[in-house]
Amino acid sequence: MPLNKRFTLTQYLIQERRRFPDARGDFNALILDVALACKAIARAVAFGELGGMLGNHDADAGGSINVQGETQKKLDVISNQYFTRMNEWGGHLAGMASEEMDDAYQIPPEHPRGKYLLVFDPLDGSSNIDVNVSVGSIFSILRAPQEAVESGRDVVEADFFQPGAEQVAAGYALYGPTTMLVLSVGNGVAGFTLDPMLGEFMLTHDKLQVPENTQEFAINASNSRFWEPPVKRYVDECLAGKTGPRDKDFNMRWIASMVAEAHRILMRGGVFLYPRDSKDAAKPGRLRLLYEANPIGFIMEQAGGRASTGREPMLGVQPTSLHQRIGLIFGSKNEVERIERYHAEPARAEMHNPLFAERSLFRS
Ligand SMILES: O=P(O)(O)OC[C@H]1O[C@](O)(COP(=O)(O)O)[C@@H](O)[C@@H]1O
Ligand SMILES: [Mg+2]
Ligand SMILES: [Mg+2]
Repeated sequence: MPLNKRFTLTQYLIQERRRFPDARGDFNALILDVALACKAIARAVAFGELGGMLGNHDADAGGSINVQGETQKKLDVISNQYFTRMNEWGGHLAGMASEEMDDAYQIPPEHPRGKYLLVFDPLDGSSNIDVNVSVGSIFSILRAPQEAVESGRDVVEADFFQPGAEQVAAGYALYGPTTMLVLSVGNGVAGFTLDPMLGEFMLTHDKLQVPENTQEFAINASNSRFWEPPVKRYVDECLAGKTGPRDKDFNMRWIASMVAEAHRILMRGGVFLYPRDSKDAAKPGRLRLLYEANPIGFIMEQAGGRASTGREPMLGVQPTSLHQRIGLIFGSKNEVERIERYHAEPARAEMHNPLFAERSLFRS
């Protein structure tokens, strides 16, 4: 294989931080710790059954359920441990929060505390682990409140309740045919491919941009009877293709690993919907605001795409709980804006052309 000199993740970070002459290096060190956790998870994922990595978490044969009420996979638990262990000692963090931990995670007293908060979904797409389909990790970095940093107090949940626009950085790792790290430090989006021989993330995709238009959508259609009228209208129009008001045919995908869908959309455009629905009154959406919707929303917006609840920009939502769920729509800008317009015109959506409704696959 020809040796192709490229920027490593470290070199990229050093160059980015030159924009902040006062930076002390904590931020770069934190991102490198996160990247190390992702490399460790990539190895664990790659060993699969050979490493005894498949199946549900044992917890002394009783299994275990996370705060979401979901059965934890072995790899959910292992990935969470990699994230906490790689990041708790560096002195960059005031605390962490994760999909797999009920409460905020305190930096152990033997380690120094820092000024950032790390929030993560250690393994996204868990249902795909056992069938060898791409999974990933998603992370978001926030600033800890000044007073918490100065006093060195334990973090509390409310410290994490910051709108997505406040994120200092966000990204994801994708454990697919290649392992990639996609990162935004607030200055566009860059993609790094893990060189398995060197063990380094190399810059392979600089200044990523989501195409503004698309003919590809992703939604779990088995939930169609629970969708709200604007979502039904949008999907019906996509399905009608050339014969409907959109006047063009659409393609559909559903991987059930949001991180993999986000990556596809970043590479070639598209729109992803896991909208608010009426399936379970206690859950106003499937995905989680702090460690799924916000970081992916940040990446999308930094790449010229858009992320929304359908009713408001995702990055403007004020969080109220650590594991809050929310309807999430993201991807190609013009398509997300169209879906937002449909939400803003409920009356029209209800009216739904009757002839068209006759042909609707997903009519309620
Ligand atoms: O099974 P469904 O309802 O299609 O849900 C799939 C969604 O659930 C998720 O797997 C949720 O993430 P976790 O695996 O981290 O719980 C998303 O990645 C994916 O989009
Ligand atoms: Mg997830
Ligand atoms: Mg997860």
